[in-house]
This record gives sequence, C-alpha cells and structure tokens, in this order.
Amino acid sequence: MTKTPGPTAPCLDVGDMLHNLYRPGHQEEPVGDVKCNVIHTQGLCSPLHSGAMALPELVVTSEPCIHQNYQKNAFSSFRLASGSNPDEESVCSDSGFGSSPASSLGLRKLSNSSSAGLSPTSSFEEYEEECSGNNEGKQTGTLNCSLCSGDHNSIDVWKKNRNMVNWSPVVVPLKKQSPWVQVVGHAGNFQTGNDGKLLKKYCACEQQCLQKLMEDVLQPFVPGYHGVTQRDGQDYNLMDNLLTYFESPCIMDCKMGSRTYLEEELKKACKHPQPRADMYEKMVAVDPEAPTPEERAQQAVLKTRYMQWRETLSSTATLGFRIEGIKKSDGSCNTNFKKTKHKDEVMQALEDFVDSNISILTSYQKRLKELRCELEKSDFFKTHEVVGSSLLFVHDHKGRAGVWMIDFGKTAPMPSPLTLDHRSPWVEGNREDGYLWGLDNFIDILTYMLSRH
Ligand SMILES: O=P(O)(O)O[C@H]1[C@H](O)[C@@H](OP(=O)(O)O)[C@H](OP(=O)(O)O)[C@@H](OP(=O)(O)O)[C@H]1O
Ligand SMILES: Nc1ncnc2c1ncn2[C@@H]1O[C@H](COP(=O)(O)OP(=O)(O)O)[C@@H](O)[C@H]1O
Repeated sequence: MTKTPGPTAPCLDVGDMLHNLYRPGHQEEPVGDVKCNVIHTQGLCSPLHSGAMALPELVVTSEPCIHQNYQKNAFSSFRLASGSNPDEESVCSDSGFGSSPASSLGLRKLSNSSSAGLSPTSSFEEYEEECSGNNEGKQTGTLNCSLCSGDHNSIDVWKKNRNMVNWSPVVVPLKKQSPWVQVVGHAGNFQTGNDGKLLKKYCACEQQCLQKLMEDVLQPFVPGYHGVTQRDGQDYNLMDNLLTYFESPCIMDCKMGSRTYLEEELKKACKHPQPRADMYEKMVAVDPEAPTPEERAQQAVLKTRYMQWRETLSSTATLGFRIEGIKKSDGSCNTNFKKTKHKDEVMQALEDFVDSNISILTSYQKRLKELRCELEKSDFFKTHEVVGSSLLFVHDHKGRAGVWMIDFGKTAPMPSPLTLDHRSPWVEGNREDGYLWGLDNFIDILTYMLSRH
C-alpha cells in the first residue's frame, strides 16, 4: 500500500498531455502492473515554485503502482489500435548497474569514459536476430544490447563495458516492430518498463525539471513523467517511451543551445581543474591535431575545453544546435555528426533523415513553431538555464511525426528573480544558453528546405 498521502506522480493525467500532432480518441485500457517498488514523490502534483531546488521527500513503497490515468494518453490509443501487448517487455534490457539509493544520488551520474571511435552505422535487424530468441534478461535485465551490433556475447562482456558510451545504438525491442532505441547518450542509463514506459537512471536535477514541466505549458512537448521508481536497488525517473506508438521509427537527437556545459562546470574547472584522459582520447580520435602541446603532454583535457571544442567543431557554436545521432527505419544508426557544422551539411543530414519527404518536413516545421510559441510563454523556460538538452524527432512510414524535449540532467533553475531570454549571446555570468536562437535557426533551415522542394 502506498504510504504517501496526497497526490503522487502517477496522479498526473497524461491524457491532458497530448501533444498537438496526436489527437486520437482517449481509450481506457487495463492498468499495467509496474513490477518494481515505486517511490512516490510527495507534493509532485502540487504547484512548484520555479527556482526552488529543494529535494522533495521520497517515500519508498513496496506495492505495485497503479496508474489509472496513464492509460489515457495518446500513445496508449496507438498501442490498442495496433493490438500489441502492454506487458511485452524488452528481452534485452540493460541491467541498471549501480545501487546507490536515492538519497545519495544528488548529482547526475556521469559516465567515466566514452568510446573514442566514431561508429558510422550499425545494423538494427542484425541485433534483433541476436536478441529475439533469448529472453533470459527479461526480468533481470542482464544483457547489454548496445553490444549486440558488435560483440554479441555475454553479461561479463557487458559488465566490463558498462561505463562506456557506445557509439552503436542501444536497441531494446519491446516488440518486433516497435523496439526502443537509444540513439545517443550514456550507456546503461535506461531500462524499458512494462507499459510503454522508460526508466532513466535517477538524477535529482532531471526529476525536479520533469516535475515542474508536467505543470508547465511545455507539458505536451515533454515525455509524460511518472515519478521515481526503483529496480534492482537503483532509482530511476519513470517517463513515457516516446517511440512506443511509432512503427519502425526514424529518430533524430539534436542537442539544443549554443553552450553544452554549465557555468557551474566552468567555475569548478577553474577552481579544481580535473583533466580528463577519456576526453583527450575522444578528441584525438576525431582530430589528432586538436590538443594543445600542454594537453598532449598531459594526455588529458578539461571537460569544458572538450565541450567547447565539440561546440566549435559542430554547428552548436554557429547555429545553436547540433545533430547528435540519427537512426533510420532500416535500422541503420549514424552518430558520426561531430563535424557536421555548416548549414548545407546540416540540411543534407536532415534531408536524408526525412528521406526527402515534404509532408514529414512540414510536420516537423509546424511542431517546432508550436514549440517555440510555448517556449516563449513558458515560466519554466524563462527561469531555467537549459543546457545539454535535446530535441528528439520521431517519425514513421505512416506519416506520424513528433518532436519532444528530452534530457534535463543539466537544466538548472536561475536564482530568483533572474530570467533568461535564450537568444542573447552567452557571456560568462549571464547564463544564457542560446536555446531559442538555435530553435530559430532550426526553423529557418526547415523553412528554407521546404522552399526548395
Ligand atoms: O558526446 P561526447 O563527445 O561523447 O561528450 C559527452 C556529451 O557531451 C555528454 O552530454 P550528453 O549527456 O548531453 O550527451 C556529456 O555528459 P553530461 O551531460 O553529463 O555532461 C559527457 O560528459 P561526461 O558524462 O562527463 O563524460 C561528454 O563526454
Ligand atoms: N522518453 C524517451 N522516449 C524514447 N527515447 C528516449 C527517451 N528519452 C531518451 N531517449 C533515447 O535515449 C537517448 C539518450 O537520452 P538522454 O536523455 O539524452 O540520455 P543521456 O542523459 O544519457 O544523454 C536519446 O537520444 C533517445 O534516443
């Protein structure tokens, strides 16, 4: 039984969170059983004050969580229409290593290292074959699917590699046509849930943002958030899996903004410089000439220096966004966009992503314009520095297309009463992130592409 009085995360009515592109009729369906202990967050449904970073009290319960209202969302309707089983779960989900309790997870978990190699593409179909006959990992979640496109082997191999950012896509099938795919990001950060939900390793900062966003005008542009859940001793933020109701989706992750590290990180780097060997390796893998003689001598670079280098190498510095990765419906996944910098290169990648489909391009343009409109009104947006956040673009062969804001691990509240306009250039201290400037450029690019068709 739930020990938490008052409203909890699952009280949120996801039916009200339908984004503008989807308006299928609401359909009730049997309530899914969340097979894990759920930590309810007190006060989740109560109004949140922007700028407040106090951690909400967490109360652990041992009962399955009943989410009556979850089922009213747009995606549930798609699932019912396609007749898939809500209980079908990944046969290859990540194990969620790490066992820190919520109380010790004040900071976002960072990967220790990242693979320096740039994997051009890898086959999704190949992966499906590898994993489809094996459901041993279903409950225990012991297979690392990120390895399936390369090393197809065992749990041990996965353990060894669990801290590596893998440049192959992490592919976790929910069902044959509709697997979950992690295009980019930290390996091992996600697990699939039973009912079209996704578990992302707990990060207090992200939790705070998602909670606030559920009550903001941006709600339809963010995956529905369902509180904190626990699996195998690890805490996770529970959110809607945005891919669930697409068929063989094409997915693109674009990192927004002109700055990809927090001012806080810059301050820390000045006070306590911590040169990173893993980032040095990633840097030389792309450009052996990039490190300074000092960095070469140390075989290490500061994170902020690495991030700035990535910004200028890509379109982040010049356009205010960059393509991080694209997964096509044929299963191929490309994360080799580190040097995609100029407008024509970006347009080429976008053209390829939508397969020159004008209708998809138009849907994306419309959706981004709607997002801009809401961003300009949003209290949350005004009062938060949004850094390292992505827009996830998803479409499929049926012409469905959507864009959502994801990854709020580095989205920080401004001290009241300061606000941001997200368009002014960043100078140290003003905390501007260039998010809206990037979105303006993105929309202009789509508009230009459409004018050429
Ligand atoms: O994309 P590459 O070049 O591999 O660099 C990554 C990304 O910038 C990550 O951001 P994101 O998670 O938005 O993709 C960042 O994580 P943070 O967001 O935690 O800063 C990683 O920092 P470390 O996690 O410190 O390695 C950094 O190594
Ligand atoms: N709600 C979601 N639904 C579907 N896919 C998601 C969702 N959130 C993240 N992803 C997938 O995971 C990838 C990494 O997400 P992100 O939140 O940026 O993780 P990280 O914090 O590890 O960088 C995205 O590129 C996308 O492919």
